Amino acid sequence: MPDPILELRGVTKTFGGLTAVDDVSFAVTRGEVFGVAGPNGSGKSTLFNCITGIPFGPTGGEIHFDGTRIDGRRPHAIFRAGLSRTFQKDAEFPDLTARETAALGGHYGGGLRGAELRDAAEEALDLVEFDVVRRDMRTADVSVYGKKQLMIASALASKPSVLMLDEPASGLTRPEIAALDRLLLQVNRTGVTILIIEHVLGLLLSVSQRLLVLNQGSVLTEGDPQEVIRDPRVVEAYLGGAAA
Ligand SMILES: Nc1ncnc2c1ncn2[C@@H]1O[C@H](COP(=O)(O)OP(=O)(O)OP(=O)(O)O)[C@@H](O)[C@H]1O
Repeated sequence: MPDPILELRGVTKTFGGLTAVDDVSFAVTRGEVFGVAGPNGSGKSTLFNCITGIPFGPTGGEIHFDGTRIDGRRPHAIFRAGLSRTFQKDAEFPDLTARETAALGGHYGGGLRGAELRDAAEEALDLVEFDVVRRDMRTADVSVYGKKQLMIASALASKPSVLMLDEPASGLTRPEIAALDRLLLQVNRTGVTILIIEHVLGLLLSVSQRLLVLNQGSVLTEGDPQEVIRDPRVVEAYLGGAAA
């Protein structure tokens, strides 16, 4: 029997007259990598925002995390419960060292302090294979791929059970995307459930065990990634018919 760690029931988000997320339901199984795809503006980031409450929760529906209803809870309470995320934008504190950036998530999301926080940050940096000799560098001086590693390390330093990644491959070269692919599977093998939004289809198909496609805020289809991506409705909506 699948063991859902995250379940959405009829989740909806409206902005005035616009329904950005429309009656979305799905369940993520503990331990899997669950991919979310869809054309620009289909509601992917809004869906992540609804789940984490940053900066807003849903206007309708229910979200259950590890057996507890979390919609309507404050963002830091959701973070502390074990649901951690990354954002599309870059590191917010360029003057912090790489170590300090990695520690941010452990502090805010994990409630860790002192030696425990330092250890959690170090462990997360090890897990994302961030070079030991670069850990005292300013975050601003770290490479694009290094900043991605730091963003993921920071999210992992809170020791989450679910890691949500919003387009982690944007701005990366092909070899870096291959490295990210390996890294995500490595993180997943430690027992962390992953939800990933990604426009780089090769990465999404490689890491995801299941794939959900959104179109105009609604679930178009969900299932085995290779089958989903061949669905003519997905080809039409996601690739604009170009691959048909
Ligand atoms: N804060 C907001 N206020 C008003 N409208 C919003 C807000 N956030 C998102 N939207 C609208 O909701 C819809 C879904 O946007 P969203 O960013 O979730 O799509 P997306 O699938 O993540 O797109 P992309 O792939 O380009 O990142 C869009 O029409 C967008 O303009």
